[in-house]
Amino acid sequence: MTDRTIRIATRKSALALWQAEYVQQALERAHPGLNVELVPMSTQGDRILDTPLAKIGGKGLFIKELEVAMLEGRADIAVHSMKDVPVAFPDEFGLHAICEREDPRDAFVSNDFACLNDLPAGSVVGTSSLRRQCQLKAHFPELIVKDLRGNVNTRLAKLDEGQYHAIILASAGLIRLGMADRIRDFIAPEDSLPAVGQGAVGIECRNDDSELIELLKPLNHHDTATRVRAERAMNQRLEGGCQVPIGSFALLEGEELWLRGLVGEPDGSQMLTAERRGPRQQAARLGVEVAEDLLNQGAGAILERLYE
Ligand SMILES: NCc1[nH]cc(CCC(=O)O)c1CC(=O)O
Repeated sequence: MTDRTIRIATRKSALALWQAEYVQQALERAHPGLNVELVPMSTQGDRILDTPLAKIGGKGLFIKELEVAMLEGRADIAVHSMKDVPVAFPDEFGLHAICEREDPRDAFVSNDFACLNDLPAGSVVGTSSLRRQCQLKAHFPELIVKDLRGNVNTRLAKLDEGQYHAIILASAGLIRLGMADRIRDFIAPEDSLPAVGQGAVGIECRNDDSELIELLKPLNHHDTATRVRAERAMNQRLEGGCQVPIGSFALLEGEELWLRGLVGEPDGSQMLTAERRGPRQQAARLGVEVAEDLLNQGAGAILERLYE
């Protein structure tokens, strides 16, 4: 078994490479003697940088080419930020390990201000996520939200050039890239409910590769997997597609799982929230219940308007 080489298909962004190397090291630690190599590739999502993601096909763009590489036998596994993995999954593939979650909160990054509350009216805040935009506009209507694309380094450069007074990024990305010192404030989930799976790294491979699936098992972090299962079940019930203002965030308190969900209008004019607590064994059911609560409040109409 250990004379096999495991090839990890990865995007070439700094964060993707960090995550792929993290999985490479974890696999080598779990299976001494196993050889693990990276296969870096650029995807359509990485190449088209000048168009808002929602307009060009959304999250799936970052993943399809990695799956093609696995189908063609050029790679064995793909490593993803769980946040970027659509809930609808091709039949040939499965997520066979979810690694321990990094800080899931959104980060407030600014050179001049300490937190959202300190921003004067009219300040320009950069984010490309409709989820962050919706919550910012709902909680801080006096701020101006401006689109912000690119990988983490590009976004920070745009802030430093003065195009924004502050930007919102995922804490996890900054921490993993050694830039935790750029985080001025961790935004509380009450102010910015994180995205489904934010901060968690997942490992995808073909469902017919049972030897590989066995090798991935020690990399699975059960608490993280449980939380992400609840969050993704909510998204699936909502049929939450690529770029929609949906937040979903689960916490474990002992054996009890606490799931909060949010669906809103991108302009912040509506923001629906729901939450449930229950035993961790019912993670998926909690997700469905929170989704149905949101649908009963009118989430369906909001989402349908967005998909039009
Ligand atoms: N949407 C892009 C993306 N996908 C994953 C991360 C890093 C954090 C994570 O692993 O969830 C980011 C950057 C960001 O949102 O600021």
